[in-house]
Amino acid sequence: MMVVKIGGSIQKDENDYQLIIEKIRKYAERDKLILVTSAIKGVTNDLIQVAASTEKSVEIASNIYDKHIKLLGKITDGIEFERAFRDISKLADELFRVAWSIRVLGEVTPRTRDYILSFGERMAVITLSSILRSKGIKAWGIPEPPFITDSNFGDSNILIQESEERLKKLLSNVDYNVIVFPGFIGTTWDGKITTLGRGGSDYSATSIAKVLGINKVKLITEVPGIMTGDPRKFQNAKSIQRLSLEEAIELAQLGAKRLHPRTFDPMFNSDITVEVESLYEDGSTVINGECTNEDSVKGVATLDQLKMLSVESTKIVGKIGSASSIMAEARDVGVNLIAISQPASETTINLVVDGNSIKLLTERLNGLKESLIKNIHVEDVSAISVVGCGMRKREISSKLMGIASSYDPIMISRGLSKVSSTFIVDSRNAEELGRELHSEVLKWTR
Ligand SMILES: Nc1ncnc2c1ncn2[C@@H]1O[C@H](COP(=O)(O)OP(=O)(O)O)[C@@H](O)[C@H]1O
Ligand SMILES: N[C@@H](CC(=O)OP(=O)(O)O)C(=O)O
Repeated sequence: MMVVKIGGSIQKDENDYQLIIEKIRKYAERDKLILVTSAIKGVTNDLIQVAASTEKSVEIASNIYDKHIKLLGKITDGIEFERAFRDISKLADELFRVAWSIRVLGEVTPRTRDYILSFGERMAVITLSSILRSKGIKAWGIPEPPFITDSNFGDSNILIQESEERLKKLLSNVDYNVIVFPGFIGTTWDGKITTLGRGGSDYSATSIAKVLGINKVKLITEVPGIMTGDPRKFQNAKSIQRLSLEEAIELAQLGAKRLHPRTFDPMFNSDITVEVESLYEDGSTVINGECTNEDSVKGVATLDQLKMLSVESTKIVGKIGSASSIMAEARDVGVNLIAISQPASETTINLVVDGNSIKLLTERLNGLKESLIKNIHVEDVSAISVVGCGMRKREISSKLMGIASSYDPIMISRGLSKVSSTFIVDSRNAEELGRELHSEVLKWTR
């Protein structure tokens, strides 16, 4: 058996579905397939707008409905079209009702937001399975959320063991070669729909493999695998042929290929191999195993639009617990700390956070000005990371560190098993440093 995830980026139009049909037909000749689908391109972003509850919400919901029906009308016909039309219309009706009620109430809870976002993947299951069936592939769609998750709405965690019974029950009595599940969504124990966070279908695919003991996962997307850098930023970016699990985890965490950060977690203590490949061209990345001696550096990833908040004070010097008091403020307002540093003099603590969180955190820390903090500075920064097992080798890491040092990095830190180094720099230097590091990485890539 094989799990195949069909990304939203490759579900735009009839041409895309034509290629998907060919690929799935080819794979289905060899294996029984579990497909995991994302919402069709742009739909999750549209649903986010529906959930924003503006006067356009209902109109956007209606466009989402049209998009699916038009697509089905172009590719399917007869009974397949009628059945999919009926099922999509039923879901759309439910979506319109929620869109109306949040307009009336003027409030959207995290739970309602997840419920709204789930319509993208649920509609995609109906659309994709119907398209495959209409082209003679014995496919069956199961739009129900396949997992039990915790109740951290918007960023929930899949509970692998608890999901086994649910998945097996959904699959029992389904005698089809190709089964289509929605990515990105789950439910809590008591049936409330949750979402896993942006890019969550990748995480769904590896989790289904883990739960069902399947060792082959393919993530089909628009680019030929995970690349040495974001192809929109680096025109000379190349596909990375192989990544160890640690390297893949670091890259996902740093946003490469917009992978969900927990995509590769289910691969721990398993024999799962993941392959990321393109729908349109040759080239792929295989992810499995550990670092080897031959491994070099693999890629560069950039996180932009970050802010660094520097807390300065002599009152924090040698005062046990002062760093934890400052960080507790971030925890209490729900702000994630992306990078942290403190010099040995202990006079400054630097916290790097997402740009959207800075106001909240600064306001909160201003409250400690009398007791603990003297000054607070805020700077625009970026995090540029180099990833690869080769970063453990002195001759490689010294080259890359040398390049970064000429950009006056504010922080340098190493990631999981020392397979990455991150440089926090003034955001004005980010593009140039990224380009230089990427060129150096390409020299080490065969
Ligand atoms: N290192 C990288 N390798 C490949 N793609 C990357 C990388 N960094 C950023 N990207 C971007 O990620 C996009 C693919 O992610 P996404 O649109 O979420 O695909 P999908 O919908 O198939 O999951 C690519 O189009 C590319 O622009
Ligand atoms: N539709 C969700 C989940 C997902 O994984 O999508 P994609 O495969 O297009 O990245 C999102 O946009 O976040």
